[in-house]
Formats: sequence, C-alpha cells, structure tokens
Amino acid sequence: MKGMTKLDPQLYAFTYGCELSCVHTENCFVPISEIIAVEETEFNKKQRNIGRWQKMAKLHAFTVYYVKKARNHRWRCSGATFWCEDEHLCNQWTQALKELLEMQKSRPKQLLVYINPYGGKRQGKRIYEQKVAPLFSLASISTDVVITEHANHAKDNLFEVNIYKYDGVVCVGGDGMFSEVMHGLIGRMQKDSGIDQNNPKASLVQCNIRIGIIPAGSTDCICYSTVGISDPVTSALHIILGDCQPLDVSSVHHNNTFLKYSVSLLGYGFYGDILKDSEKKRWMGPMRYDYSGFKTFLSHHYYEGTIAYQPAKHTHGSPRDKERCRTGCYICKQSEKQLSEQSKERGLKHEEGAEEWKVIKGKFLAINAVSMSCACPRSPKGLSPAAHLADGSADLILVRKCSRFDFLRYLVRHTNQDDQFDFPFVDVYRVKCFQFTSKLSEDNESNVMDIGKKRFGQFCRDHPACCCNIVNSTWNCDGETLDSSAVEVRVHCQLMKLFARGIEEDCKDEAAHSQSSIEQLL
Ligand SMILES: CCCCCCCCCCCCC/C=C/[C@@H](O)[C@H](CO)NC(=O)CCCCCCCCCCCCCCC
Ligand SMILES: Nc1ncnc2c1ncn2[C@@H]1O[C@H](COP(=O)(O)OP(=O)(O)OP(=O)(O)O)[C@@H](O)[C@H]1O
Ligand SMILES: [Ca+2]
Repeated sequence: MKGMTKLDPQLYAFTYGCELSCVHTENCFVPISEIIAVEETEFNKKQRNIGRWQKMAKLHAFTVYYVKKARNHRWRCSGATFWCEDEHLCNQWTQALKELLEMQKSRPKQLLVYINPYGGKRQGKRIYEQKVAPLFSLASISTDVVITEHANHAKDNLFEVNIYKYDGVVCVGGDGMFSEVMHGLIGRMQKDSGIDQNNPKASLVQCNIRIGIIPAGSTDCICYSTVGISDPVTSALHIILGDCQPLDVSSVHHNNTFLKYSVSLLGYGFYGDILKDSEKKRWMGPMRYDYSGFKTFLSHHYYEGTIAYQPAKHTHGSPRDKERCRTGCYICKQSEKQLSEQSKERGLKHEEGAEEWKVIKGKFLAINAVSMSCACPRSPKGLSPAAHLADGSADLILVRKCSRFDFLRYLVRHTNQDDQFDFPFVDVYRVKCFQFTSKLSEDNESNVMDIGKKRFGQFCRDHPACCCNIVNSTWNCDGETLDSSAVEVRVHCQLMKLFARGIEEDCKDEAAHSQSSIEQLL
C-alpha cells in the first residue's frame, strides 16, 4: 500500500512530514538520539478506510516524531505512524520507546524562556508561539515564559529567579538578547560563588545551565555560527535533543572595572562605528546595518592606537587553517582536556603573566577580535572562518589604513571563497588575551590639560569626509557599544554552554549518516 511500510508481521507504518503533511514511501532510519517524541495515535476514519485495513476490527497506533535533516543544516520534525490490531503489542512498543527516550539524560525537561518582542523584525512572540511552543509541548518540556518589557529585563530577572530548577534558559531574539541572558547567567554564577567580576585575572566559574537561542534578531551571528543556519525550528529541535556546545567567552575590563562579556565580535573602528550609527536607526530593523555599513564605509575613518597581545600557544590551530571548527572538533576537544587538567591542579596561577607580550602600534581601519567565526547570513564563512567555538582563543584581526578600494576588496572577500587575510594590510593572530589603548587616550593620559586637541577631536567627528585620526572610535561588543576605548580582554575557555552541536560536516546523503533505524529496532 502506498505510503506504508511493513515492519513486522503484525505491525505497519507510514511516514509523513509534519509540516508538509505529505505521505512518502522511503524507509526512515532514525537513531534514538534523534527521536523527538512518541505518542499514542488515534486512528482516524480516513486512514481506516484505506484498502484492506477496512476489514480490520480495531486498529491501535503510535507515532514516532523524529528529526529530519534537510539541506544547509536545516532540521524539521517528521513523523512515522505504526499500527496493528494487537493493543498489547502496540502499548509495549510505545512503552519501550518512551523508556528509551527517558534514558536520554541530556534532554531538558524544564526551561525558562525569555522573548524579546522588539528584536529583529519584531516577530519574536509569533515565532515562539507558532513554531517553537508546539514542539516543546510535543517533547513534554515544561516552560516558564517571560516576555520582556524593557532592555535588561531578562538579565536582571536571572539574578532573582531560582535558576537551578531549570535545565536551560532559552532566549528568543537576536545577539543582543543572547548577550543579556549570557550576562545574567554568568553574572549570577559568579555572584553565587563569591567571584569578583571586576578582577580581570579572576578564574571565572563555568556556567553549566545551557542557553538555547531561537533566532529572531537582525544578525543572529551566534546562532548561525553554532548551528549553521538561522532557523527557529532547527534551533528548537537542537534544544529538545539536549545538544551541548561549549563556548569561549571573552571578558572585557577597563581599569579593573568589568565592562562586558563577548562571544562573537569585539570590533573597534569599522564595526564600532557601524553600530554607533545604526543604533539611531533602530526603526529601520535589520536594514539599519546595511545603511550604516555603507555610510561608515564611505567615511573611511582610521584610528591610531597600540595593541598588546599574548599568543594562544596552548592550541595547535591557526587562523589561516583550511580546516573549520565542526561538530566534535578535535582542537576544541584538546582544549577541553587541558581545561579539566588545569581544574584538577586548582590553585595554580594563570601562566599569562610569565609569557611575553607582543606590541603593535599603528593606524587601523578596523580592529576585530572574534572568539568564534562570526558566520552569519551576510557572511556565511564569517570574519575569521577558521576560528574555533571552544578552543580558549580569539582571532585578533588588524586591518591597517589602506585605500577605500582595498578595504572594499577586503570586505567583499567575506562573501566569497577568497582568503580575506591574504592582503598586505591585514594581519591576524590567535590570542588568549590582549589590551588596546587608543593614541588619543595615551596622549590624554600624558597631558590631561591638552583641551585644544580634545576640541579638535570633537570638530573632526562632525565631518564624516575627514579621515583624521584624532577622534576615538568605540568598541562594538556583540552588538553593544562599550563606554571605554581602552580595554583589557581575556578569553575564558568554554565558560558557558549552548543547546547546539556546532556546525555539522556537509553530507550529501544525510540519511546515510544515521547509525540505527526504527526498522532495525523493530
Ligand atoms: C560589498 C559588500 C561587503 C559585505 C561585507 C559583509 C561583511 C559582514 C560581516 C558581518 C560580521 C558580523 C559580525 C557579528 C556581529 C554581531 O556580534 C553584532 C550583533 O548582532 N552585529 C553587528 O554588529 C552588525 C554588524 C553588521 C555589519 C554589516 C556590514 C555591512 C557592510 C556594508 C559595506 C558596504 C560597502 C559598499 C560599498 C559600495
Ligand atoms: N522589551 C524590550 N524593549 C526594548 N528593548 C528590549 C526589550 N527586550 C530586550 N531588549 C533589548 O533589545 C536589544 C536588541 O535585541 P535583539 O538582540 O533581540 O535584536 P536585534 O538587535 O534586532 O538583533 P541583533 O542583536 O542580532 O542585531 C537587546 O540588547 C535587549 O537588551
Ligand atoms: Ca575560540
């Protein structure tokens, strides 16, 4: 019979796509780890009236909902319905499969969800209600949902609630919303452990409560770089399966004062200026970045300053590697091993004090430090394609003063297969920490009374055509502007965890990937 597979002399199945409701006939191979839920199914009249099944007295059925992997890392929920005449046999199967699912201990049972109704195209609430909530309820996940009423609502709330009763926190929004939840969770962990975040040398306590990102923002860089696609249903399914991806977090300090954490981009110059301009254009939605990007490109400002960094010697990778960080990445695993060895030898001080610092002075169009590739729909390979999610390092990219045409060539390479680091005016280093001081603040520190220079700086800021190097830029920290231009940055290896598994290797025949199958199981 069309759409039906004989699995057992007494048990039959047909498969269908949950979203498309189309019946298809191919065999489906599904590992237990990719089953979303198993449910008793009412056998409706329409199904009953197919062919010889009409003759059967009473049919009993159950449906197995599972992850179907489509192209470009997109996941969907599919289902296979099995039925037979023997009620006892049917119940046994349902029970056995449910028990197998119960044994998947990494799956969340209770989640705290924050929705930003104003992120991206303002679709957060609709996306959650229509696409995500039904899947969570199918997977028997209970949720406490908070719709945020103002900026920092989620962050502040995480200091008040009993976070330990949840298996994870989900944020529906963009990178800014993720940043809020991350600051809330990491901040709360440090507070509960008596760690002072203002100490730039403090060993921070890892946060084991995973964060899930349902992308509904403008860039969604963190979701794209850790899942391979910015798609709410795919992300919801990663959460349901209980995936776990550790993530490096950089702490940013100024004068022994904690400023922010960063997981994606810390950008001074080009990306700092784009952000500052785009904040005034929030009403434009995601388009504001293209508008401000074009404007900032034309202004072509460069900035003078000094960077000091310590190379990341603990990791074998290099930003010029051809290999990418993918699911089960060997380099990130090595860092994880080192981290657990370090924590065994607790009490040992960080060795960075003993290691040499490299110092670079110059005029820069952009200074970018990325702890992950920063891949996003605008740039699918990202700002540093070989950066690792969890190796304890960041890639420091220095784009020196060059012509507008050369800078455009550099930018365009973020969108094609050519190497964006293969320019004489671009340098890239893998680092574990760095410091930056702008020339202006160095000068100001040496002569605080030099008001004339400050005034001139203000004057030049008001003339976009002037490419002068007297004004400061600002830091773009994961989409938020920092108050200080002088910063001290340190990467904390795998400080937090996401409901994700990194980007999976491309596989032409996704089905061939599966290790076991429902058929084998039966
Ligand atoms: C000619 C085309 C060149 C295209 C070059 C595209 C490079 C795009 C690289 C994107 C990197 C995103 C890094 C992620 C940062 C997030 O933590 C942060 C928070 O969401 N997003 C932004 O700051 C938002 C940053 C948004 C950046 C948008 C940049 C747009 C540049 C447009 C330049 C136009 C030049 C045209 C000349 C004719
Ligand atoms: N109810 C709210 N009203 C106003 N602002 C909010 C509210 N909830 C959260 N925010 C703030 O909105 C900012 C932006 O949100 P979000 O990151 O979701 O969208 P986006 O900026 O469009 O996307 P991206 O960060 O990817 O560019 C966040 O920094 C967050 O602090
Ligand atoms: Ca990293």
